[in-house]
Amino acid sequence: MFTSIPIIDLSEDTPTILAKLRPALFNVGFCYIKNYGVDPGLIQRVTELGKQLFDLPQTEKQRIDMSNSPHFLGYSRLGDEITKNQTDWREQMDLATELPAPKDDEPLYRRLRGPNQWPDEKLIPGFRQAFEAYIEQMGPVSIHFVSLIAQALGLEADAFAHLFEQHQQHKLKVVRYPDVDEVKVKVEGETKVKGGVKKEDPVDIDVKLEPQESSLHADETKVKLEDEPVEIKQDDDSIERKASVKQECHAERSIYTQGVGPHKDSELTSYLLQCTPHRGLQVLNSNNEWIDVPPIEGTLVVAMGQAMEALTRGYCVSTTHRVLAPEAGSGSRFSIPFFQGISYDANFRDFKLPSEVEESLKKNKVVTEDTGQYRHDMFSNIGEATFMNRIRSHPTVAKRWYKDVIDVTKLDTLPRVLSRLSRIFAGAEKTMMFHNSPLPLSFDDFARSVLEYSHEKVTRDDLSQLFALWPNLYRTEVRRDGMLMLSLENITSVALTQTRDARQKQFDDLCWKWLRQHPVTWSKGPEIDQKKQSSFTKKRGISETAESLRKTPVTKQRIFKLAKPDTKLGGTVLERIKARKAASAHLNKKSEQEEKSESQQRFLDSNIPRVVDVLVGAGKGNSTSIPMDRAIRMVNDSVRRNLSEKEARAILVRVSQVVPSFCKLVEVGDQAVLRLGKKTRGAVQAELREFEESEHSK
Ligand SMILES: O=C(O)CCC(=O)C(=O)O
Ligand SMILES: [Fe+2]
Repeated sequence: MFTSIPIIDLSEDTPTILAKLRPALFNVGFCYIKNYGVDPGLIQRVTELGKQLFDLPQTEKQRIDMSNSPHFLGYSRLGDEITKNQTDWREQMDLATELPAPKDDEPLYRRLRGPNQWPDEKLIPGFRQAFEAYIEQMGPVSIHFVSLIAQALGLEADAFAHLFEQHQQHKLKVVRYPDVDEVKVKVEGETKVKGGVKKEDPVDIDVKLEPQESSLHADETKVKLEDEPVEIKQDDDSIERKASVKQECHAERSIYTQGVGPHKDSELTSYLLQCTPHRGLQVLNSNNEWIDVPPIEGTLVVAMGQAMEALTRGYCVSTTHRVLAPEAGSGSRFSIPFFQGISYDANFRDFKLPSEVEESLKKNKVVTEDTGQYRHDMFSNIGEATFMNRIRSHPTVAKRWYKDVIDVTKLDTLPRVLSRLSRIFAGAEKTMMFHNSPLPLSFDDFARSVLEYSHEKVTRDDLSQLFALWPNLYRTEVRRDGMLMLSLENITSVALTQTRDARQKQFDDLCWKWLRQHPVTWSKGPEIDQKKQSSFTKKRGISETAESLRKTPVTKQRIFKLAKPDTKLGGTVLERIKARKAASAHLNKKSEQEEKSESQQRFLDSNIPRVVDVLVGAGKGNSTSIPMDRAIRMVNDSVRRNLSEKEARAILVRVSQVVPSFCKLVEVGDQAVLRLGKKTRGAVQAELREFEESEHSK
């Protein structure tokens, strides 16, 4: 667990650098770099011009608002970022390597590339030139740095080179964080004039406070800022529950002080230039403590993004960080983060790590599942994933530029459903391989194994949906005893190993195809829709034309309803129909586990009246406390069985829920005690009856 951020001097010799880099990558996910080779004069210039940008009149900044750009580039107003009703107090400008807009027939995700919106040269002379030069110099710095990462991992220096394209788009933001006083004046000032008295306030707070998804940088995924406690995976695989980030933020600070909420960057690596001496940037360590990353003259702060974590299967950690708004009266904090780009057509699946690294990962590290769009996702293509992510986080751009192809209001749930199915699919494939299918497998065994491999609990409904997406996925069969069997007929495990990636890719394609056609997510659309679909179809080698896809739309209902296992049993048509029916009946049956917990509940409920009766007798109408061991003996006497302590306690818990005014389970010191209230037998029985009636009427 780290408590400070290491500094790496890039002018040192490579072995020294690598020795410092390894622990920084593995344990921290952050480091400072110095002597990274960008002209200090240029750094001075971007710092000055970056600050001046925000002094431009609001109308000029609004002229280059991000919503004007189909490429998600441009200015975002103060407070435009909101995550679960919590506002990030920063205004910013998204810039990228200047590239021409793609042609109309290129895949949609290429629209992420395109020209910047520059502020008026007359108002801020030299801005464009300086930032273009900075991006141009930072590109090679980032590519050199990942070559060091490659070497630190024991790979060839150019191991990541295939991820970059000739005209690689890198991104950058210029950010201003106003201090707490300024935010308060803006928010409270606006609140006072609400009601339409004053219209020309420079900041449109009504828009700002609308709850919407975060519009963080390009591909960042924000940590949830919900009220639930945060679950943190520990090294020993246990889950630690901490106070929610929101609770924590609120406890520590007021709502005006979130510069940017906790998040991970999503690209390969990012390079942050802190332009003012403010404290603000903080990184979360595994002890759930926020560690300050103060500005250090002549350095950049490097963060590992989620793409890097996914590629290196967790060797390089992508660490949660946040920025606190500057303290009241301390003025604005400025920063310029640079986000290294990678080719949108890159595919992560082929990336190999040295076997020693894989081994050490197995031994030393629990790889988190939280690598956003890159890991286990349904998209094998980074561009598609990034595009969908951008669409989700910038609804204003989506509504303006992509409303003919995408129903932005529905974007959230569906990709998540498919992404989960994709994980289940990956688990299922490993299961089949492990079980050396054609060996048949019961559904319960299958589900257990998928859970182990994918951490997803697979239900019969999920399986139905897999079959709906891919009807011939596995051979399914119902045995005489009603057990559902799955197998991969005629495919040996060796063949399966060879084709597993291809099968995953095929499954991803099916998901993506389905998502595109899905009327909820993708509007049926006029002309333009067909054009896009056909270019996608061509690109991804899907044989159906847009027209035929359109004729057979797969609706959500269809996927949930029509899903049927493919029994392929041979025999007469009638026999096959019967087998199919049996298979789908089986799919709808409750699992062993569900049955078990229901019967357990029935057992508990059936014994409640007897236990209550005995307890009423023991209390004799007075309030009294009964130690737990005696209470357990009483339960056993009343049900005339020798229950385990756990079962007896479960009955007592249930009793305390059914007649709460009479019976409570409390802790006295470290002893559990049953506390009985002063109640007559009649009153307790009336409460019991009331409960039973309410249960029946459910
Ligand atoms: O401004 C900063 O110091 C950090 C910004 C950041 O983390 C981001 O934009 O991703
Ligand atoms: Fe960040």
